[in-house]
Amino acid sequence: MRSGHRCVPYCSARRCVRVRSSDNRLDIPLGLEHTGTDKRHKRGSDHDRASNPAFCVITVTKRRSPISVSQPYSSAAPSSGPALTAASLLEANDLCVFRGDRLVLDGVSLRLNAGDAMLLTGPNGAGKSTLLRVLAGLRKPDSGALAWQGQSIFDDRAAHAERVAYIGHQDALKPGLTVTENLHLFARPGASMAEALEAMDLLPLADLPARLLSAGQKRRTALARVLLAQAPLWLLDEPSLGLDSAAITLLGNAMAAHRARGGVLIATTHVPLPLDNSCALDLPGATDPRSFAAYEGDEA
Ligand SMILES: Nc1ncnc2c1ncn2[C@@H]1O[C@H](COP(=O)(O)OP(=O)(O)OP(=O)(O)O)[C@@H](O)[C@H]1O
Repeated sequence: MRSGHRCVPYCSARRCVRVRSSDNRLDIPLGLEHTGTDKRHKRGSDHDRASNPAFCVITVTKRRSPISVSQPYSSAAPSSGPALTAASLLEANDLCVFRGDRLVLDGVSLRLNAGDAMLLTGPNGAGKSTLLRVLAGLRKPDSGALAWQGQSIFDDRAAHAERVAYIGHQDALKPGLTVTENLHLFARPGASMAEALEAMDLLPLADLPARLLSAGQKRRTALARVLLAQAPLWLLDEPSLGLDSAAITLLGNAMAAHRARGGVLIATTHVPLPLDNSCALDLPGATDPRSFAAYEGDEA
């Protein structure tokens, strides 16, 4: 049975997450403000930053003291710029998330501007999907702040849902509906069904019930749904799952077009994705063996 209180590790083991950018376009693309008791390890060393400005080291330290909930992010000054052009569209600060009794995300921070892309990597169970769900507003972090253009997303979750296009591991299609009917459920005003179908090479399959699609065809349909959402923030959990090489090229084109329009995207992946000028956040895997009890009581 899960204990009633969050079990905070007292281990002082330090885990490092390396963050890199393939070019210098991002100004400190990602960072981690460690707010635990050990202040010595904050972002990268001076040497790291001086020797390579596009590369910083962020440090994740297991905490020795209980995590306190941060001040609401909305206290920051809201951006007055137009949507998709203001700096730091998406900003996460010191996010911590427990799954069961395990601290899966410990002090993750990131900052993405219009046109930026981030690859989220790490071993199975590292917390990539968990982080995406938090960024999508589907799960509240146990502590930390998350803001869009300086405004906490938790001030207005409905507004955040409007700006997010999220796909998880499941394609979540209604099997009895055709491809087009499935897509209509998510199309926002102004979105072009024909363009979305064409972008994912779905025109020949448009009238086929989803239950007859192959795994890769279902994934392409789920990606077309992302296009139709007309959302500035794409959160893609292993978007290339099941795709053949032609479809991966289409995915690359779609992601590039989204960024060219000023959109932001974060994708988890275990394989290389066609994504130029992206930064990467490599989450460390778990090192602590757990009993089954540590998983209980957390089904979100
Ligand atoms: N419903 C749940 N209840 C408790 N723990 C969970 C639950 N779902 C996931 N976890 C745990 O949370 C941790 C992070 O899972 P998550 O799915 O975020 O990892 P991931 O990095 O996306 O993994 P993968 O590469 O396999 O997709 C794992 O250790 C997992 O055991």
